[in-house]
Amino acid sequence: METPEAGDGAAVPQKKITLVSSPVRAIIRMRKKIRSLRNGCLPLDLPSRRSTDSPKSGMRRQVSMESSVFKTSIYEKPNIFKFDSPTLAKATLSPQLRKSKRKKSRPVLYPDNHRKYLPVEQKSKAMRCLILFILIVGFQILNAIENLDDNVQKYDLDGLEKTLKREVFGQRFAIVKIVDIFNDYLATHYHNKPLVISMNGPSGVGKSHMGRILAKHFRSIMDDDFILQYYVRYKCPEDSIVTLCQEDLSEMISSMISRAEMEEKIPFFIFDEVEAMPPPLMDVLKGFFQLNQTNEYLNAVYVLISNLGGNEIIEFILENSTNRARSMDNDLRQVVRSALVEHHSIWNVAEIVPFVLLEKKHILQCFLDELLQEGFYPDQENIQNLAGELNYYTINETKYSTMGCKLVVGRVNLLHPVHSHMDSSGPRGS
Ligand SMILES: Nc1ncnc2c1ncn2[C@@H]1O[C@H](COP(=O)(O)OP(=O)(O)OP(=O)(O)O)[C@@H](O)[C@H]1O
Repeated sequence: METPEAGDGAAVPQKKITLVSSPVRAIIRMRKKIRSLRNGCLPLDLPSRRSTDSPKSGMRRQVSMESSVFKTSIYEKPNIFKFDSPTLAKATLSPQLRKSKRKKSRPVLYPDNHRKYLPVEQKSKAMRCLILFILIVGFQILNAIENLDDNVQKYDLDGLEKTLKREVFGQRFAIVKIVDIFNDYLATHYHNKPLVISMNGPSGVGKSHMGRILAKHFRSIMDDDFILQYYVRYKCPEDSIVTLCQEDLSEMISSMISRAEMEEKIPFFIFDEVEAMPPPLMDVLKGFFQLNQTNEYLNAVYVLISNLGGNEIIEFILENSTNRARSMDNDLRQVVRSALVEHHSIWNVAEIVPFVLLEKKHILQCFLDELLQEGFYPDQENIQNLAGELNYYTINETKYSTMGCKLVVGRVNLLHPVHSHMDSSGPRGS
């Protein structure tokens, strides 16, 4: 039999129960009366409770009673049948409990003309616009980064770095610094200042050597027209008229910058032997390094090579030979800058790249390289002998060459048969 709880709140099942149970109820009522008459007990009537109860709860109580009567009559056979007389507390509490129970399980009834599910959330148009805007901005950022990469890629700075690491010995910090500077500057064609790099160091440590590699590299990428190598002692010797040198230099730089601007290129000016540059010529350069110029003058790279500051570098390295911390590089740069600024204010705007003393192991590399270039057999003993003939500063068993690799070319040249004949005591090549 279906209990009222099962269909609680639903109208249809209630109706069914009422129809099915009315004859049964009549039978049960009759049987109850007969029994009570037989036993002499009257069923407890609670008119007051019935009147307060809702018809539904009354019906439910009756059905439960009927089922218990059925059970009792079929399975148990009590001698005396008695209804439980409900206590007052039970009588007052039970309807409340039932009500709360019913409340919990009561389903929500929607009117027929309404949907029985939550309305689908409408996506706001503003949100869509915001997402679109974010996508556009993100795309533009990616595009800009890609453009920067494209700019740098055309200068093949990775290739340049590899070449420098292969051909310039013992100058790791200088190589990394120079490539970093180029990477930053060459990423875009529009600048707010020209790039000025100053390569300083003692004699024979590879400054001019690096300058030549840079010139060769950028010539291979750009037109020869946009690379100027200016050797001060050659272009403006001591006995020349400085004003003419000034005009000449100014004209060379200006015309190259104008041509480069038309082709959207960045011109490179490499000045070697700057220590020999007369101050009026330096003033001309200083004029080009200014920030308050038209745009094309801001798109240019100047490399100044000199042995100015070389003595300060030697001193610094010999004093700090055991300290190889990266911070030493910054300290050394500061030392060199203060020495250079005393010489001319042109170095105030320059990126300083110090070249350090070469150790004996680098001198051995220079000899090996030079012997191979000149077609000699690279005999290790011979190389050791050649390197042993040079002078070194010795600090804590580390030997620093006093003249770098400057004398290497000359020594290897002596190995050629012509020289061997002339000087039979010198080292012999194969
Ligand atoms: N670090 C180095 N690695 C490879 N070769 C080097 C290095 N330093 C010097 N050399 C060799 O020695 C020669 C002379 O060096 P370089 O002209 O570069 O010296 P420098 O530092 O410019 O000295 P200076 O200030 O006296 O001109 C170079 O042609 C090169 O063959």
